[in-house]
Amino acid sequence: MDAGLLRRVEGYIEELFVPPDPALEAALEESRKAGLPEIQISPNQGRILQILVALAGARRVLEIGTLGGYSAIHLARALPEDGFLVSLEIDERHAGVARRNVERAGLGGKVEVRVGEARELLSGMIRLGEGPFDAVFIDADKRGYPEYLELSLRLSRPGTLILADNLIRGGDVLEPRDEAARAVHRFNQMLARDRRLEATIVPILRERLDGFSVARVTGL
Ligand SMILES: C[S@@+](CC[C@H](N)C(=O)[O-])C[C@H]1O[C@@H](n2cnc3c(N)ncnc32)[C@H](O)[C@@H]1O
Repeated sequence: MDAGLLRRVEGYIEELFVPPDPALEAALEESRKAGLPEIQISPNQGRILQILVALAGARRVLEIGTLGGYSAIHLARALPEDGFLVSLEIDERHAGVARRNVERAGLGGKVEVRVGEARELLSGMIRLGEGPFDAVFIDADKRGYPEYLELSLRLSRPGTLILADNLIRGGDVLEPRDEAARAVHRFNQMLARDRRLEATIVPILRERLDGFSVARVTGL
């Protein structure tokens, strides 16, 4: 596919649907200044997540992979007054930047960033009986995706919305050659075959073609 055309179409969508947003722009700027990798979701994808989480009527949201809090701001904005987001991040420095960005966006009261290895944090949450969450966004290390899905299901209820990013990887999942692509392909197969889920992948335009899941827990 023509990469120039992809970028122009993404620009067209952003120009129409993504208004200037000082809090989000400041979050990106602060993340950049702090030297965080620029691997957050795109502005348009943020908008899609925000609309989906609001449509789901979610009050309790779980995110796996915070980075500088760019997606967390979108997710938290979709919440009602008494809603909350728990976001898991392995890197203390990323978590610090995220907390400041979320605070500046006026969402500090709704977002808790927890630092640690997602597997361990999720297992601890299951042990403590936390949840169920109404929506989950998976966006951490790709090799962990299959396990994050299993653990997320244990923190879900029928009706929970499960979103996950980077599921197409420029087409790498068609013939997976590295561990990340293999894990994501396995994750996609789980999504497709697990009887507890009704799911699909929405292809999305980026620097390269990618996709994210929209899945609904149908039964547990
Ligand atoms: C793609 S970035 C998240 C982007 C963020 N969701 C956004 O769009 O603004 C992935 C994040 O997951 C974190 N991460 C990687 N492996 C992890 C793990 N095992 N447990 C928790 N967080 C992890 C990374 O440090 C990084 O900040």
